[in-house]
Order: sequence, then structure tokens, then C-alpha cells
Amino acid sequence: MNNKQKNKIPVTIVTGYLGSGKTTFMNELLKMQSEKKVAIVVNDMGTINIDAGLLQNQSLSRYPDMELISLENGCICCTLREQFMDQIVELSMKNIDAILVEASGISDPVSIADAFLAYEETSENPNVYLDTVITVVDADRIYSEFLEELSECVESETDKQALEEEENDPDIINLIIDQIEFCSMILLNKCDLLSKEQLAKVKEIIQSLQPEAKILETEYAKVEFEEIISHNPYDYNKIRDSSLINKTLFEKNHHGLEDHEVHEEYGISSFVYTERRPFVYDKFMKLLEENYPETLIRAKGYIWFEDDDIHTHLFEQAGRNASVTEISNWVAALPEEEKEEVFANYPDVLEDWDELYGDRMNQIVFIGKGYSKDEITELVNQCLGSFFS
Ligand SMILES: Nc1nc2c(ncn2[C@@H]2O[C@H](COP(=O)(O)OP(=O)(O)OP(=O)(O)O)[C@@H](O)[C@H]2O)c(=O)[nH]1
Repeated sequence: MNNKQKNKIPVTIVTGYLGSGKTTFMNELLKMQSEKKVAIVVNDMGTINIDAGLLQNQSLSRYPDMELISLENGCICCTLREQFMDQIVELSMKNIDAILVEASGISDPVSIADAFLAYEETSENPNVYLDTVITVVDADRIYSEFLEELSECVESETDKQALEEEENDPDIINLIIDQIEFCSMILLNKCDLLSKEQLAKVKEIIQSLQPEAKILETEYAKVEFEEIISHNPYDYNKIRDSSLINKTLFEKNHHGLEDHEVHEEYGISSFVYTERRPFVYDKFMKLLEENYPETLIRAKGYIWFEDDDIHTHLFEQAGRNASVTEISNWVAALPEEEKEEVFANYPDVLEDWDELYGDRMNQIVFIGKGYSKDEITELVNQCLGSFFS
């Protein structure tokens, strides 16, 4: 244990998409209440997560002294951020062994960790520290989203219904992946639904997305208390830099635009596609809808469309879902004065600056298994506008 952490209360943040087993996990943790004094903070989105109430009823009837705080009608990663930190500070004054925070299923773990680390930095002598960010992952879902043989998976009727309702929402899979990319521990739950071989494939995918995360395989989220407390502070920079997406982008930035090396880990490889010429919107959407290679697990990047010189678009794909969203303006499209301001504040922008196009370019990280980089590049090149080719 780091000396600075000695005698401080570890805080564990539990994330995981709806239905992954977070409530089951929290109930498991409640059973440990007799050995350890654990305070629990539950973020209830109101209409989305009704389990907080259930947890409260069960816990208070069994452990009347337990600290259980419910933060409702908002998300602790944004609207309830301040209240959340106030609660943590209040709990840190009490005689407890650990604080566990169940984030809502749609929380962004990075923002929660941000809030926490900002508090640690600005407080003189905080009595708490962020120990672990745990993501509860539905192993069965990862298998069916990213690997074939879907029919062999056993799903409960509730899960099936939830999956059908969500099928058209690409943001969900992106969120699941984000939650994996930024956590320090994975509770790989619902292992009972997969065979050993299927489980090994799921682990490969998770390890390649975030190699630093410790993976605990569970059925009905059964774990020992000591397993989930690392007694070391969550290392934000290490976790961020070790995610495959960031590692690949970092290497590209490090070696310049011309470097298109394939980065390989656990049989899963990634590369950065970089192209100065813009895409034709319809051609790119057609590729996503009709011709997207199944060998690609994940992609993320910035897109320039031929008929829009103003806006940067974010392209994200995870499993069978893909989305293209307008996110900001190209710096090159800003009025001269604002442009100068950006250059002064972010000189890095100038490193890849092109005389003709400025910062406009297509830059996508592709992650997959068993694909051919040349074929993917060729496929994506077909979306380029003919005017420029
Ligand atoms: N087969 C199987 N089912 C599980 C396991 N863990 C949880 N479940 C079931 O999965 C469903 C969802 O579990 P929850 O614990 O409610 O999931 P959650 O993440 O809290 O879901 P939300 O409350 O919607 O956020 C329930 O029907 C659980 O009984 C597991 O390891 N194996």
C-alpha cells in the first residue's frame, strides 16, 4: 500500500451498463456488511434505475446502521457532480472501512474519476482516495456483440427484451466500450452463460481494449471484499494511456502522419487510417450500412465530409453499431482572430497543419481481429470524393 493512502478511506466506483449485474454486485457487497463497515452511494436516474430503492429497502432492514445515500434524478458524472463530492466528503468524516459508489448505468466513468481527482488535488488533506473504478461487464453480451455463435448463448427473457429495445442505439455499445477502456478492474459477470472457450475469447477482447485492468470472472457477481479494493490509488494517466485506442493514437502522433503501423496485442490489432482528402457522406454511410467488415471490433475517429468544410464529425463503431455525429468546427473554418487564439493556446494543432486544408483530415483508429489493413484502407478509400482523387 502506498504510504499516502494509509489510514485513508478507499472509494470504489462501480459502473456497468444496465442489466450487466451492478445491483446483483451491490447486493453481494451488502452481505459483507457484517465484516466491514461499507458506506454505499447509489446514483439513481429516477426513471431508469429503480434498483436503488430495492437495495435501500433490503439493506436498511438488515443493516439499520448502514450509510446508504441515494443521489436521484440526475447523473453524478454531470448534473449531480457537486452533490456527489459533498456526500463523499461528509462520509469521509465517519468511521467506515470503504465507500462504494454505484454509478447509474449511463454514467461516464471518466467524468466521475475527474470530479474525484479534482477534489483530491484541491483538498489539503483529504481523508479519502479513489481506489478502483470497477466496470461490471455482461460477458454474454460482449460475446454476442463482438463474436459470432450468438445462437449458443442463453439469455433470460428480460435480457432479450432489453437487447431488442436497444438494438438501434449505437451509443450504448460505445458507452460499454468506454466503460471498459477507462476502468482499473473488470467484473466479468454472467460467466455461467458462456463456455470456457467463449469466455477466453471475451477476455481477449477486454484485455486488448484495456490491458491494465484486473479481470475478475464472476457468476452472479460473487466476489471477496478484499479482491475489489486494490489499496492503491486509481492511476488516471496510466489507465488512459494504456487503452488500445489511446495507445494507437499516441503512437501515430509520436511517429507522425506517415506511420501506419499495425499495433497488435492478444491477437487483436489496430492501425490509424489518415487521409487528407474528404469523404463523400453518402458513400461513407453506405459503407457503414452495407459493407462494413465484420472483422472490425471498434473504430473511432474524426471525419471530414466533402460538402461540409465547417464541421468536424466524430465516427464511432463498436460491434454492430456505428454512428457519425457533428461535434465541433475545424479550426481552419474559424474566423482569423479565433484561429490565432487556438494556435496560441494549443500549439500542437500546428504540427499537422496543412497549407491548403488546415486541420481538416480524416483520422480513424481501427481495431479488429483477422482483418487485412490494405483491404480496409482500400474500402475506406472508396468513400473519398472524386474531385480530390
Ligand atoms: N445468468 C446470470 N444472470 C445474472 C448474473 N448476474 C446477474 N444476472 C441477472 O441479470 C439481470 C440484471 O442484473 P442486475 O443486477 O439487475 O443488473 P444491473 O446492472 O443492476 O441492471 P440495472 O439495474 O438495469 O442497471 C437480473 O435478472 C439478474 O438476476 C449472472 O452472473 N448470471
